[in-house]
Amino acid sequence: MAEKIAVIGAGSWGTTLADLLAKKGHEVTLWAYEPELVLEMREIRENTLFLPGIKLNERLSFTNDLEEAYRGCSMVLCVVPSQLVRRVMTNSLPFLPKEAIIVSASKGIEVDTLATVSEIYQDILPPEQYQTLAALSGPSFAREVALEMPTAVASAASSEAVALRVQEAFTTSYFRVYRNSDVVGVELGGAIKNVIAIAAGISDGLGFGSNTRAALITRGLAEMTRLGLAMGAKASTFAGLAGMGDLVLTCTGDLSRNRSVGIQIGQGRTLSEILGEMRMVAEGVKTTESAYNLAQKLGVEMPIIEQMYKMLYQNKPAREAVLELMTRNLKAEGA
Ligand SMILES: NC(=O)C1=CN([C@@H]2O[C@H](COP(=O)(O)OP(=O)(O)OC[C@H]3O[C@@H](n4cnc5c(N)ncnc54)[C@H](O)[C@@H]3O)[C@@H](O)[C@H]2O)C=CC1
Ligand SMILES: O=C(CO)COP(=O)(O)O
Repeated sequence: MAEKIAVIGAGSWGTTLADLLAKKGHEVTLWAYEPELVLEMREIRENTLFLPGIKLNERLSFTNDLEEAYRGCSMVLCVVPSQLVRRVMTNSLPFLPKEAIIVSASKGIEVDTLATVSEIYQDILPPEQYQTLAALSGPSFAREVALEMPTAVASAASSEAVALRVQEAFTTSYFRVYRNSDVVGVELGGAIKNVIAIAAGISDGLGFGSNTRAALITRGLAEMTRLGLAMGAKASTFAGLAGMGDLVLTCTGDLSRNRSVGIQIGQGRTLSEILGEMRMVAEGVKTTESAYNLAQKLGVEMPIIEQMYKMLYQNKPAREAVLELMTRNLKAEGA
């Protein structure tokens, strides 16, 4: 069934997914925060700021006006950085059709409230509309999807009917969507992997090798699973696309912005220097702070997250953090 879809956020992922949905035959309007980006995309059908070199589908419409984006839509895909979801969706409320289902593709945890993205929606949306929320996450670099390279992701919703509708709306011959009912697990996988990807980048930047990266991926997975179980997620979700899948991609892939921030930190640059040069978002930087505070609040042991917090927010030298991780009390695996 063809949907009328409002895509909110014209960063690299929003633009890529809007293009995919338009190519599939849906009627899609892409909302961009930057008015100049709307003019550019209308004129040359390219987003040179966030997705350069990709020609956008002729059927795609662009706007800077939220009211216009939402007019008559049956589905909303919100893809703004997680720290902006509350603001953008609160501004959206007067225009949001009550029957539209909402798909969230942002990956992070809100710093001020420690809310997952779905908890932000729970705060904002009327209860009936919140029941239709789906989270889309998994190993998916925007550029590779835009180039139609085979990709598999997970879409989680508490309602099976919503999960099926999202699966049907997004699946193409190169983009395969798996259903999942574990919303919190799928969201936490996508949020925490960004912090571990910065850690993996730091390890690379320090000149460490494959052993260190594999250790970070595996122990990072143990940490995200522990947090997830404390928050009611299923362990199996973390072995899936939104957990292990995205963790491996982001800790090893050269396209990862989070990993690239880590590499530069490992090479000795400061976080403020690195972020000052970036227009795109590296969600893991803020999620380091929120994940650390969430772990403290819930009493969950997350030693990599803790050392990441000390490096990013308390200027702890990276080599000291590594030494501390390596010389903790000895433990049994799985404990
Ligand atoms: N790029 C990717 O490969 C993937 C990204 N994601 C997630 O998608 C979300 C969005 O990331 P990207 O599309 O990569 O963004 P991006 O890093 O390419 O672009 C930044 C985005 O932030 C928006 N923005 C900046 N200031 C704003 C404001 N005041 N109000 C509203 N919007 C503002 C920009 O318009 C732009 O859409 C993030 O949570 C990210 O983790 C998820 C999967 C893949
Ligand atoms: O979430 C992503 C891929 O699944 C994108 O990762 P980065 O934000 O690190 O580029």
